[in-house]
Amino acid sequence: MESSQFEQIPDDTAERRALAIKMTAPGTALRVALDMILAGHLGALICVGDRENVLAAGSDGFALDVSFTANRLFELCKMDGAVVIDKDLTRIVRANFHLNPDATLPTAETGTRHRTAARMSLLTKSIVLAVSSRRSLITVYVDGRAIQLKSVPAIMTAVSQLSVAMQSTRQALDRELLRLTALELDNYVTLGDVAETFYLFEVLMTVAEQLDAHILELGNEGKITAMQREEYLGGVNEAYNLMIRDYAEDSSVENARSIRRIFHTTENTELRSAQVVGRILGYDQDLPADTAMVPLGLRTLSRVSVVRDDMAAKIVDEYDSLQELLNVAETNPNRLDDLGIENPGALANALRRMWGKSE
Ligand SMILES: Nc1ncnc2c1ncn2[C@@H]1O[C@H](COP(=O)(O)OP(=O)(O)OP(=O)(O)O)[C@@H](O)[C@H]1O
Repeated sequence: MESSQFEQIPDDTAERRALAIKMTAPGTALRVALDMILAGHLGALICVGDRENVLAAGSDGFALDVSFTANRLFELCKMDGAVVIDKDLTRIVRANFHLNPDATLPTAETGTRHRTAARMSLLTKSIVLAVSSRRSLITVYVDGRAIQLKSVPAIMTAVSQLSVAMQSTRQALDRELLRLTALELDNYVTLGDVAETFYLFEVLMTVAEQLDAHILELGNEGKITAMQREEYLGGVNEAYNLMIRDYAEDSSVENARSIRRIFHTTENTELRSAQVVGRILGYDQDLPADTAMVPLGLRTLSRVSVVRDDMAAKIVDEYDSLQELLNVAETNPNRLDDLGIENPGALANALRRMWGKSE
């Protein structure tokens, strides 16, 4: 039974919010009950978890100790008052319960049911659900904050818009990366080109994050969307990290990690500015967009199948830039032998092919 997934009500608010979304996602027994309550034009006030504190904040009602099922919860919500369920959603412990949280706890809600729900979530670690009979809405309260649950069709509308956005951003990024590879091989990259590519990486990450939030809301119904999301992100993480190392002042893995964090917290539109991207990459002066940039070549080398990960770093250490490596591959491929590359001929040919030169 699915209830074993919900063993703990976490202390951390963000984790509790995520758990609240997960336990009320379409397909869960709790959501089935909530949808039955909505369909029956009933209201409800339900507290899940932190049982001791919830029971201490109210009085009266019926003490129960019955196993939790969607039907039972639906039936009990026909009565006035609140229903109390234990933290792992296995037992219903109280029904028709009158809650009496501290009335000075702040809430912007209107209506006694929703004000009580918001206050109970401030007073306790319980996940509190309120179903409005008048407005046909399900609201989840965690730490005083309300989260409105959306219907599957409403979530799917947002999901399909985000999927389209993610697909077109991925296509634009792939085109930009191809263009960048060609520019790198011709030694013709500018800071403006680099900024545009980082901008597209971040737009893709932002859309992926928004899609993630909906996948959580969709529960079991979100599996296909999750698979689609993975597909749109295929290979992107690695290319992003390598590209940062290619162009950062300090190309270490740790520095690339911290640059990526800064890119992520910077407004996406700001990343279209070459100056902003130049500063984040560690360059002192405000460089203009047409500044020539010389990549290490890690990203491009990672696309050559004969180059293993550790070998790409070794090649870059030896040759400093992709351009130098290309010159050697073109004029003196035997020198690649000295690096211990198992198949220097294949590497030289692959680079020549990428460069648009015949073998
Ligand atoms: N303190 C409370 N403890 C338990 N149940 C409560 C409490 N306050 C309200 N309720 C429940 O909510 C029901 C509706 O109350 P009220 O109409 O004032 O709330 P509301 O927020 O306007 O809800 P709705 O949008 O469903 O009308 C009550 O009949 C009762 O069952």
